[in-house]
Amino acid sequence: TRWRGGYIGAVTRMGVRFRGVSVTEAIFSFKTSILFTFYLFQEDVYVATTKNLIDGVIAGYNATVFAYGPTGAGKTYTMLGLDSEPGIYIRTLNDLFRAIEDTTEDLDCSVYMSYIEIYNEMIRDLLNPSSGYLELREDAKGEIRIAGITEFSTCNAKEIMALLTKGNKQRTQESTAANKTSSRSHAILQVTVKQKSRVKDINEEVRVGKLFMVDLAGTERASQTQNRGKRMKEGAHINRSLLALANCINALSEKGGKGAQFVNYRDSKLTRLLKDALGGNSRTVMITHISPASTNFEESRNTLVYADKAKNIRNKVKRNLMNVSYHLAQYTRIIADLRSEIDRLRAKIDQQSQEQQKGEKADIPEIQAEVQQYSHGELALLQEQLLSAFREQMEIRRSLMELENCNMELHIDTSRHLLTISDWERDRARARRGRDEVTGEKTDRDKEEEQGSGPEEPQYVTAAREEIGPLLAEQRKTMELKRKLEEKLLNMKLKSSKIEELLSKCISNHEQRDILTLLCKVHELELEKTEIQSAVLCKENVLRAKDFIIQRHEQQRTLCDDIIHQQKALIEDQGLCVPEELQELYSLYFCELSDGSIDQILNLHTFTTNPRAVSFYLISSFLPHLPFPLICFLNIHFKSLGSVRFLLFNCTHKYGGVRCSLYHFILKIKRKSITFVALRIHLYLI
Ligand SMILES: Nc1ncnc2c1ncn2[C@@H]1O[C@H](COP(=O)(O)OP(=O)(O)OP(=O)(O)O)[C@@H](O)[C@H]1O
Repeated sequence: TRWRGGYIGAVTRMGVRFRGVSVTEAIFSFKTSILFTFYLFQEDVYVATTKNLIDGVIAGYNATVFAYGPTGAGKTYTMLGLDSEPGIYIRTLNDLFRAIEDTTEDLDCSVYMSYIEIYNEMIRDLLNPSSGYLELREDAKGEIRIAGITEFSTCNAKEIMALLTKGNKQRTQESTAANKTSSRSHAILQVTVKQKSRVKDINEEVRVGKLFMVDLAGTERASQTQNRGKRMKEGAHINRSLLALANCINALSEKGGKGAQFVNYRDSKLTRLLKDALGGNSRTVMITHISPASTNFEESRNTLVYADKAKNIRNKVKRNLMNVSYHLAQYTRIIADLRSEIDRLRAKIDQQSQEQQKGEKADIPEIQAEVQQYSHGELALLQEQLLSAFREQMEIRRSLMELENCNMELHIDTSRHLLTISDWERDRARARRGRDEVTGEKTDRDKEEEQGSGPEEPQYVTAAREEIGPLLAEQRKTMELKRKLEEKLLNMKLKSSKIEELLSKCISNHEQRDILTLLCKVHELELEKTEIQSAVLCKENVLRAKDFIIQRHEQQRTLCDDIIHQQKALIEDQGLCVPEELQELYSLYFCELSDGSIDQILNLHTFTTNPRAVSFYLISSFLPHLPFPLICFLNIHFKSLGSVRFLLFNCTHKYGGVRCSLYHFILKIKRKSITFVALRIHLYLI
């Protein structure tokens, strides 16, 4: 994804010339993306730059919009705007909430907002100014986070607007000679949209889309702003961070060309925070502002140079999907682990029973001595500790599974890149050998290639080489995390056995047996749950494989259709005589095509994962076109009872007159996070 951008300036009424060049000419000497003029409405600027990022954010992509340019050129006006002409912030938030409301997917959605400013290289929370200056931290995944930042979770646009207004009041603005309301800081508004399936199961999909909207402070020349003292110091900080930003843009724009440039994000907090937006996983729009005044010619030119370079930056966007696709082998391991634990607990319970039987034969004073003075409260506490230790173990086991999955994905990505490189190298070597065979000797080109100065490597190969390093680093990181988790799991197991030991010393055999039985039950339930998840996964895999086969067949069928049509046309054109048998086959083929029954069967398969689509399909297309009595069985797993009702209501309601019976067997297992509804529909249409 290339960066997109627009230039804003009052070029239409400019006739000013500087060093023989007019501002208009200067702008058009760059490959302009979109050019806006001073007189353009805020809505137009918003639509052309930002509006189409919203769907992406909802789908789980990151996006960034930032306003760049010299002081007084209109950045704050574009981003924040006026009450009568609101800017990008408000328009985006409005549309974002509207889009969330309109979404038909069965997802729980939450929106979080944070708003900060970077003033004199210090980070201030504009929504919670009393929290003082905040620090930047790098988390285990290498992502930059602001420690202690306030993230407001809101569910309506009005609330978020109120927060925005509150934050804006806190922003540092001062009057300078260049701008009466000059922003002395960079302001970053971050909106995170998090969506997850309403029903928790192993296919639970969590989408996280982040949108950054940045109003940068403007580059300033002391002579122009006539700043002194505090204002001058602010200006120096602003210029320094903007220089760091410009350096990053420089390095990133050259990265796509020859040799990988080092991109130094660490030079300022601004670039560290915008690392992803600048050269990572984000769809980025840069809105460049320039001033029409001839006195600002040099700044306008510089600004345009950076904007032009920025257009060469290519970011790699990927959807932030956390699809919990557990592996069967991992389930098997957990199941085996739980089974052995259950066996151990059962053996212990048997041993307790035997000891109790022996004890019953013993004297009553001995039994009394065995039972320690343990109060009910303390006993319950120990019991709770034991259970929570077990729960924690299960959490760690699941985290380990996720890490393993993540590691596998990284491994696959690395292999893919290695394959790209080796493919290219093999093709290059083959081409060289081909040339050698033709000429019988080494050409200058071959010699150059051998010395490493041959034809330029394609960009995708260079990109693959660059990706391998970070991927390996990431793999090392996940391995380290895994090691720590395994250590933690071991410690948890030790902790549990210590509690068990303590229990056996403190309480009677009878009570011990009760607790062990309870523990056993918990393990059994967990085992059952894991087995169900594993079975569902198995089924999913089979379905996915079938989908793939169907897709391949579908492609093959399209190809065959094409061939048949072309052959038929050829036969007709040439007036060839067709054998009777073939003619019959043609009739059968065209008859199936015209009644659409094959498409219906294919569609039926595709739709079975989406209840709303099933019902829509049944209502709108399938039923009225049925040419013959049909009994149709659909086995569908629905994510909620609501969707089942939706389907039943629509089918029975709309087709009350048709003999259409729906039998449904609803099986609802609600144990912790598993809820699934199985529905069987029998349609009898005569
Ligand atoms: N397109 C426009 N239409 C009307 N007024 C504008 C427009 N662009 C800018 N202005 C006005 O020009 C003045 C300076 O604009 P603004 O404060 O947005 O500049 P800036 O680039 O953010 O400056 P700084 O970097 O110093 O913060 C403001 O009073 C603003 O309202």
